[in-house]
Amino acid sequence: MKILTAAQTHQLDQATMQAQNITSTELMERAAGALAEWFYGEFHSNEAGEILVLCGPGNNGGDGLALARLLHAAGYAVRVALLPTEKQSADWQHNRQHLPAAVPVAELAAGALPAIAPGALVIDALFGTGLARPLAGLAAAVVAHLNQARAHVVAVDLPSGLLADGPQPDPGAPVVRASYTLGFGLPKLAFLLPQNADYVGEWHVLDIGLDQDFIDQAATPWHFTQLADANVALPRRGRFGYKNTFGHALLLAGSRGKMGAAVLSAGACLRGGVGLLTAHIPGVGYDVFQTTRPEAMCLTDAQADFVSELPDLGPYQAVGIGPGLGQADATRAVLEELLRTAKVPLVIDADALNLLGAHRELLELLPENTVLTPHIGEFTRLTEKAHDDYHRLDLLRAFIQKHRCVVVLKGAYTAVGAPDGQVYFNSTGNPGMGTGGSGDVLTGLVLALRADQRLGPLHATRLAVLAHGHAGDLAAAETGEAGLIAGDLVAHIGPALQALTV
Ligand SMILES: NC(=O)C1=CN([C@@H]2O[C@H](COP(=O)(O)OP(=O)(O)OC[C@H]3O[C@@H](n4cnc5c(N)ncnc54)[C@H](OP(=O)(O)O)[C@@H]3O)[C@@H](O)[C@H]2O)[C@@H](O)CC1
Ligand SMILES: Nc1ncnc2c1ncn2[C@@H]1O[C@H](COP(=O)(O)OP(=O)(O)O)[C@@H](O)[C@H]1O
Ligand SMILES: [K+]
Repeated sequence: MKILTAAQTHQLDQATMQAQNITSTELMERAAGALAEWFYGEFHSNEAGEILVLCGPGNNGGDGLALARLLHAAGYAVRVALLPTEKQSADWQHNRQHLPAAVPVAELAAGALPAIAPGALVIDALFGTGLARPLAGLAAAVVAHLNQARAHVVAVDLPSGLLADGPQPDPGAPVVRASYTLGFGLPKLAFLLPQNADYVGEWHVLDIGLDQDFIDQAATPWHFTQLADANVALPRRGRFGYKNTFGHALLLAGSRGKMGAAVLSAGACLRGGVGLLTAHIPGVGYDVFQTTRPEAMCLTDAQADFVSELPDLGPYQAVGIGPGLGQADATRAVLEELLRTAKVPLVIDADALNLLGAHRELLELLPENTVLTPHIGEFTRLTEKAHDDYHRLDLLRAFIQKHRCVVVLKGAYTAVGAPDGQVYFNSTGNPGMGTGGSGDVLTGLVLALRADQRLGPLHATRLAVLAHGHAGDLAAAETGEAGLIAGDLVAHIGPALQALTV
């Protein structure tokens, strides 16, 4: 699924009207109908109380007026408050005229803003994608008043005051803090960034039949990967496939006190469908590794406590390095030798990333299509401190294009960046995955899919990230988010991949 800018969204509306031969009023009616349907499912008219609909002067306000009419007709108690302005959009005027007289309408006025009880339901239809400048004056006062009220706010299209696709020009200007945001057709970049979480709340995208041809042709670097995405499915195994068909992976992981990382990562690699797995680990980990992962082969390093040797890479189709590795100087030398000699796909995580960050000259050695899996802290060590989430995305795109690699920037809505500069946000996963070892599991899973000769680098990585998050969602359904531990992710990789198999 693509993510478009506010400007492209306006073009998409126009293209939809043209392609389907409908008026903007009809499109707005569709939008309002979709909003109303969501309301019927979420809030029963007997329990919703009186709903206050705050309407701005443009089409966002037009949506609010149309929604007020539909909710009133469905038996909800509704009142409307209008932001006074000199001009209103044509569809706003149409929907103002068609609002039944039985719906109370007031004009917002400074010093006499409507009382909003704590817990009341308020629809924010002040501004959407047409926001042209930071909120000031009465509009800013209304938003500040709303934010103080501790109401349940449902934002239409965007929380008012928030830009769809870029940082706020005036960070001091108020933005509605919504409980829910209901967008149309496609997710917005703003929905996916941590800095906007308090404004956007829980978001949903409502289908209003926007023109697919326009979407297919629109140029954008931003994408959103969902479970149904055919581009990231796992191909079914051929009837005559055998272990060599699915690749032999090598995992360099573990150090004294961090052997669990190697065990978790190896477990994920095995559950990820690798044909054969060999782990190269420090001597201290031999017993625990062989006992907990009997399916994997095990090479032990000459050093007891950390990895200091690179084994012969001859037998392997992919190599992963990093989980629990430590940052000994001898380990840095192993990483450097790996980067200089490897002829197969590489997956680099955790301390191997920290070593790259501490020795930036090694970045020049990264083979094309190497997969790096940093969380934000590790990414900062590889690049620089971002001043906000949008800047971090700029840094991500610069990094992937410069180094021609795939970067998995981990977090909620993990961003997978490809060497051509395209970025794919992930839809699966939950905060229960914020638990030690979750990232080690992802490394093992990416490694398994990079060893699978049937998948290209981007396909393998996006699939691994999608399946990892889905495993987290399946696990959390059993354990709850707080109770989820990384081993539960390993246990659910099988069903997660099965759900993604075509
Ligand atoms: N087109 C369609 O058919 C569909 C569109 N849809 C809906 O349309 C929405 C976009 O509508 P839109 O383009 O009219 O923009 P909108 O967000 O209402 O704001 C524009 C108004 O606000 C004003 N204004 C801006 N900034 C301001 C500020 N800081 N402070 C004060 N005023 C400010 C601006 O005035 P101006 O800048 O001209 O002075 C103008 O009057 C979209 O989010 C979705 O909800 C859906 O129905 C699907 C079908
Ligand atoms: N709120 C969240 N929503 C979705 N996924 C999350 C969330 N928090 C963490 N994760 C996922 O959990 C993993 C955590 O990885 P990482 O920070 O490297 O953990 P560790 O170093 O403990 O293994 C990442 O894949 C990340 O995307
Ligand atoms: K809004």
